[in-house]
Amino acid sequence: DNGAGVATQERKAGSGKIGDASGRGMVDINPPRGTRDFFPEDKRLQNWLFDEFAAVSRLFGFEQIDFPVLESEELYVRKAGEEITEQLYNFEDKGGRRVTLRPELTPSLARLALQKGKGLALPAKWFSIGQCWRYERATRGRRREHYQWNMDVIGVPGVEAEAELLSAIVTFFQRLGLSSADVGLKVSSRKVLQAVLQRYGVQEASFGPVCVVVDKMEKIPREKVVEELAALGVAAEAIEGILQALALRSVAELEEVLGGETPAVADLRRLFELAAAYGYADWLVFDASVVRGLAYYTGVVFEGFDRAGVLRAICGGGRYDRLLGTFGGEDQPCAGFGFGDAVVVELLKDKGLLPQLRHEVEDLVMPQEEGLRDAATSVAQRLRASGRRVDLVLEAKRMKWAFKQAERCGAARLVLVAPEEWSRGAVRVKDLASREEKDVPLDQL
Ligand SMILES: OCc1cccc(Br)n1
Repeated sequence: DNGAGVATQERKAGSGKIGDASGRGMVDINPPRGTRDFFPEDKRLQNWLFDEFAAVSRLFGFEQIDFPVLESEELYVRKAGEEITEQLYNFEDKGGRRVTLRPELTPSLARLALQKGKGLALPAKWFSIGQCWRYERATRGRRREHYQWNMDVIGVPGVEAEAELLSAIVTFFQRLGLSSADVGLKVSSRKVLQAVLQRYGVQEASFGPVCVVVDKMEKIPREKVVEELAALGVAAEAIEGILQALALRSVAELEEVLGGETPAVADLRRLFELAAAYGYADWLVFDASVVRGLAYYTGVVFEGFDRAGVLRAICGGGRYDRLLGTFGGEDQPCAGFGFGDAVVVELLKDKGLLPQLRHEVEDLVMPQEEGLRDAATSVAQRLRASGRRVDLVLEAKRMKWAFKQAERCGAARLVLVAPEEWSRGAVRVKDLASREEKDVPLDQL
């Protein structure tokens, strides 16, 4: 799975090499390992998806930000054993700086918030769409890049921020034709784990690394999880307590075990109330085993999943109230999510919900003879000035070719600049749907 838009047929890795006139040797025409090319049909799908990302972000009053794909490596040195920081696409640049292709967007957002400092009007509601990278060992043959949509709220300590972000995700799914029967959102809070670790006296510094290990629960054998928790210095009874907490099946059970006034319980109760007010409660599923794999989450965490249970997580996010502080700045309460461009496309394909996106123009313009090329260019410009997309034929072609090209570019009309009509200030226009053909004066085009 090269993860490209489904319009992309699997391109055989083949040699993909072409001869090189200078005899320099062969040039590999395939994209670098783990990366994708987007041919027009692929890019139409990607643009459609990104336009939906941006449309939902704007519907919720979020503003777009952006930042370099290249970042200082220090932004991602978190020593919590996260896969994402162990697979940095990092290198030393020619100035001796340790840099990396970003593996995620949130630390860059944190940089921008810290640059603004007290000048940042709160709450800030920002969104971004950008390519993220990882260096997977070639053996696993997985993708090394994907595009992520992020929405983040800075400066709101209450779960109202998470409720708004979840509503944006639900709105996105609904716009694409997906319902709560197709996808759901698992919700929990890391404050559950925090309460358990405090109960067993596990030191604060282990919180991030413990979460990273627990996040692997569904992916590696339970014994391995126990082993890795023990290796972090977590006592056996604390490990037991953690595993029991992760198995709790409702907020009510959580309340029984942790007590009603526990922050985790209060947060989740309020979140489910808000979900009902928004009208998306049927999309939410409490799942205590959800912790997500990023070390910096501190509260509510959530992830989108396909109810058929076939695909990997569609999106994920949560509260991260300490990230800005870890960069040496003043902390701000933050919550956000990341939404990748690959899994959702696989889901849409499975559900038959991929849009049919064709290359289209309004007009194909062609001079009937080369002596009328200048005239044809003025006709094309007139049509473009009126907002019509024009494919102008750039070489001497026969009508047979023109009709074929009109099909390829999805033209609605073929506009022929011919001598007799042109002498009367008109052009010949063929409506390619009705096949009707007529002379049209220039000022009525
Ligand atoms: O979400 C993990 C991740 C990060 C960067 C690139 C890719 Br593909 N996947």
